[in-house]
Amino acid sequence: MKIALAQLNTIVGDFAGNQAQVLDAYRKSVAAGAKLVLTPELVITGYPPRDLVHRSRFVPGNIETLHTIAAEVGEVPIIVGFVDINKDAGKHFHNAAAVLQHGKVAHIVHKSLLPTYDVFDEDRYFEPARIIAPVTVDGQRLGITICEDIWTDEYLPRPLYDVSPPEMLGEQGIDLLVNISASPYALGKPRIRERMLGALAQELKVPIVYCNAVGGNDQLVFDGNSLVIGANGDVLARLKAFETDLQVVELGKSTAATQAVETCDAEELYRALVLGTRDYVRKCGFKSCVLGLSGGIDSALVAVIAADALGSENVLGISLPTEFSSQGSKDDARDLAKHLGIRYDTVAIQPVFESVKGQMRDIFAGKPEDVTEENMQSRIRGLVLMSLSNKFGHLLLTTGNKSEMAVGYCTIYGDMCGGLSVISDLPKTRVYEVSRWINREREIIPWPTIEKPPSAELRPDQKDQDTLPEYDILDGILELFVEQGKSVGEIVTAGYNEEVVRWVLRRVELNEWKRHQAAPGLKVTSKAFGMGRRMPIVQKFRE
Ligand SMILES: Nc1ncnc2c1ncn2[C@@H]1O[C@H](COP(=O)(O)OP(=O)(O)OC[C@H]2O[C@@H]([n+]3cccc(C(=O)O)c3)[C@H](O)[C@@H]2O)[C@@H](O)[C@H]1O
Ligand SMILES: Nc1ncnc2c1ncn2[C@@H]1O[C@H](COP(=O)(O)OP(=O)(O)OP(=O)(O)O)[C@@H](O)[C@H]1O
Ligand SMILES: NC(=O)CC[C@H](N)C(=O)O
Repeated sequence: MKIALAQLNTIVGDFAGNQAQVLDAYRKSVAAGAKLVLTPELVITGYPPRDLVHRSRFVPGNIETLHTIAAEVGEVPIIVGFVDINKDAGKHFHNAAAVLQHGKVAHIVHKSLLPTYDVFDEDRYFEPARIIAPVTVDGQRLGITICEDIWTDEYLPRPLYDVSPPEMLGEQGIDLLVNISASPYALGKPRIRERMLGALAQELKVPIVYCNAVGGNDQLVFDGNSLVIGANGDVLARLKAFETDLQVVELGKSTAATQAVETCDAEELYRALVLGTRDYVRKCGFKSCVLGLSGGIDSALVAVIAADALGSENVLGISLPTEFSSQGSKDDARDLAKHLGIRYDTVAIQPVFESVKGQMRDIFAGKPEDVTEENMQSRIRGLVLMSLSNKFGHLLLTTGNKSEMAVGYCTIYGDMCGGLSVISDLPKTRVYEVSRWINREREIIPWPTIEKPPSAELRPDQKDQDTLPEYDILDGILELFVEQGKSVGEIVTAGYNEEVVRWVLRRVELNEWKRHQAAPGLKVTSKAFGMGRRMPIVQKFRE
């Protein structure tokens, strides 16, 4: 049996655009001889639609779109994700999959397991399936599942179910397990999915066809990597990572296992960030972006990602030096722009800085210069960069990394200005790793940018490590605390100094308010700040 997997990049709420993508993929699949076509979870609405489902015309509009697509479907069935209305007690909607065939909706299946943790909030909107049963399509018994339905407890911290949806379907007898997904990227997740689906196919002794979404939607980046798994657990086909793709795969005994393309962490992270940046900027209706180039590593990495995502002609890098900017940093910023072929300009902000300090001299009388004046420089940069955004319609990219966002080593309304926080889920040690990977064949990021000690250059001889622990220590503690949810005691037992651990955790807690005001950032780890980590700002819990 030939099955088509349409790994599509939808836009949330763009029913007409999403419908066009589905129908285009359907026609190509039929022309290629497919006997069944799969599309991702909630392909009609885009994922996640969030509170849009409560807009009165949203769910009816998605159902009208479903019927418009169905009218175009002939003999070859297609499985399409949509939001169904729940006519019984409970939440108003179901996260659903429809089998469309012969111009009609032939079957509807509802999602059973509704992820409500981290970035997922499905229990807020959807009622779980009441019936879990195979559907017969062209004589084949299909077990149709939706994303979370196939996730097993080995990979998820949630209570054990006696029998999982795939097991329930398996017990009733199926020829094929189908899963339509919108599974967002985190480092290492593509490999986790492969292992999980391989084990599930072996357990159920049926092939699995897994069709994932691709593309960025706000904080989330869907990585694609759709899979066809044989009943023996072998991977029979892999769709592209971080790109739209359409493959027609023959499910049969003769199909050989395929080898995974080896990618290192740095490459995987880089590709996720490029896709997330491109989709955020373009789906918001922008063509170009602007960012401040300090000669430091964070802005350098963001500039490389932006140039790759949008084309170098659509990136404007601005040097904004003050008296504290070293010649080396200014040279590095200029060299980076030259290597990337992006547009580059300089706005000297020293006169503005002096003017503001001059105007405030009387009010500040008797007060020594301190962090106030450091932040003033950062805020003047924010003013200039947002002015360029306003005048030319460039989206401002902000450049803070996860380590500094965690401990608040950044200026609110200063370097935190911007529409998208490109690397806010990338710890500083990963910023170095990805930057070195970028330079693997030739110097793109000037080597001094990578090799010099990090500095905000907001006062004479300032270094990040005057204020912060060494980055490998800071990032080690942050990973245990933020990503793995460990306690002070557990982090100390893992080998970190208690005083440093307490300082870091306190800074993370104290800076919750700052992150609440930060631009949305692209999630690339298992736990990012933002929609998937909801902490109170005002709180007195102390370990
Ligand atoms: N709970 C709360 N809710 C609302 N507001 C709260 C607050 N707690 C403090 N605040 C406010 O926050 C203000 C302090 O925050 P903010 O003005 O940001 O300043 P602050 O966090 O004190 O200082 C920023 C630090 O980041 C460093 N920096 C700046 C720029 C770039 C980089 C870099 O390396 O990338 C580093 C800079 O050298 C300095 O050490 C206070 O004046 C207070 O008004
Ligand atoms: N001299 C400058 N010219 C242009 N932009 C600057 C300058 N200094 C800082 N910025 C902007 O503010 C951001 C924060 O910079 P800062 O140097 O204070 O810290 P950082 O986190 O070490 O970043 P980077 O590694 O890019 O220097 C920079 O990434 C850059 O976008
Ligand atoms: N859309 C979903 O159900 C996603 C949940 C799932 N565990 C994933 O991340 O792949």
